[in-house]
Amino acid sequence: MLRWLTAGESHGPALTAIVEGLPAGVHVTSGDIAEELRRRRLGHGRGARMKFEQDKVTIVGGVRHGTTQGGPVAIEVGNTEWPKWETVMSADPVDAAVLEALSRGQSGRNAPLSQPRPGHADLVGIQKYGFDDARPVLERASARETAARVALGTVAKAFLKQVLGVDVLSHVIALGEVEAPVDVLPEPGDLARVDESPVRCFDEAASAAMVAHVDDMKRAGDTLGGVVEVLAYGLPPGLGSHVHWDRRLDSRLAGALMGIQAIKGVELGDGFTTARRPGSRAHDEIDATPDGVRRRTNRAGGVEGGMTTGEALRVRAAMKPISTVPRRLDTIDVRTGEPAKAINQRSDVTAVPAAGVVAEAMVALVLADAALEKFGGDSAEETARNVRGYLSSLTVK
Ligand SMILES: Cc1cc2nc3c(=O)[nH]c(=O)nc-3n(C[C@H](O)[C@H](O)[C@H](O)COP(=O)(O)O)c2cc1C
Ligand SMILES: C=C(O[C@@H]1CC(C(=O)O)=C[C@@H](OP(=O)(O)O)[C@H]1O)C(=O)O
Repeated sequence: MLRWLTAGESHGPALTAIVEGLPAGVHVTSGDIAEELRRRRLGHGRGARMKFEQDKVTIVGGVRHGTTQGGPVAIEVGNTEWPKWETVMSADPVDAAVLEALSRGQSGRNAPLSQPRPGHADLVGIQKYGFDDARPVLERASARETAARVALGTVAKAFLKQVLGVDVLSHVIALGEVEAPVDVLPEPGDLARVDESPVRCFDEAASAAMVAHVDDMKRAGDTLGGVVEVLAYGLPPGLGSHVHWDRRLDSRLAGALMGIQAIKGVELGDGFTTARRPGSRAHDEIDATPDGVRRRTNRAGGVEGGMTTGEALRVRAAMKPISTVPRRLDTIDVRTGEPAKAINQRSDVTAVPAAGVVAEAMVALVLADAALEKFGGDSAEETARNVRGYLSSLTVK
């Protein structure tokens, strides 16, 4: 079983991430994690913060000389903006007069945020936790935290690749109203090409149209959401289970993807489209081929009965538009109850390309967990041996 946790605030000193349950012998370095974090920062439409802030990765436990040791892997992602926030976000008490000065000062960094943004966690967080300022809510609600998930996902991806030969990638299939054709899906060797697109879209024409759409929205002071698709190639049949709701792989994938900030919908394979088709065009007919049993199509997205089928996994996540809308939506001031305009200091126009990289990480963690549940193993070699034994003893190949 794999367990993972993250801690840390958007403007705190660092994010901390821990994953427990991986076997010894998985190769991973801080350089690998830094590269995945770099991919997460890409994307046309990201705001100013992505340019001046850097992710500083330190592996602080569980890895020695580039190889996991079997203990929890702990990763710190340092926030290079911390010196500016050291007083406002200090863990230790700070003199009230100093904080007061920072509320009024030129930066206004400690000014109370009392005009909650529609669509963000601000208002309900203020209500639920009894605050009168959105700062303590937005610091943890912020998707800055997804850097920690991507760090963990790097380790899960390394395990999946090295032990099962599984590749996990993603691409953007809709950005606002621009949709990309999905008849040709990127394969593992195409990931660099996807990442070269400013919006991480595999189709060149759609990519250009998406860039233009983002630029239009930026000019209009508006924001955009979209849809990403995560693909995993090389999975064995039988990860997950049909026997109980919380062991179903589709249920676990949906939960993990919905757990990403701003994700509002998840579908496996053709999902909602399948619901509108007759059964004769909804399912994947089965053939015996020289390469073994194959589905003729992959409408199901590689999961049937809550288990991987052995076909490519295809899972989509829909992201709502960024809620810090520069046009400033109507809200109230929670201190006075009077109508107000929502806070807007800066924000992304869209973060759909980055959300794809985060979604890869979440899918990789779920798949690694399901693989360890099925195959066990204290060393990567033991897990690999168990995978080989299972595949060679399949009753139907
Ligand atoms: C990678 C990424 C970047 C985001 N950037 C911003 C941003 O700059 N401004 C903003 O208001 N929301 C941003 N969001 C979305 C908020 O985190 C999200 O809307 C908020 O947590 C409320 O969403 P929820 O209702 O799903 O929790 C981003 C989300 C992701 C995944
Ligand atoms: C910092 C990151 O994303 C942030 C996520 C975010 C939000 O509200 O979710 C709001 C923005 O932060 P700020 O309001 O401080 O500019 C983004 O920059 C990151 O992804 O590393």
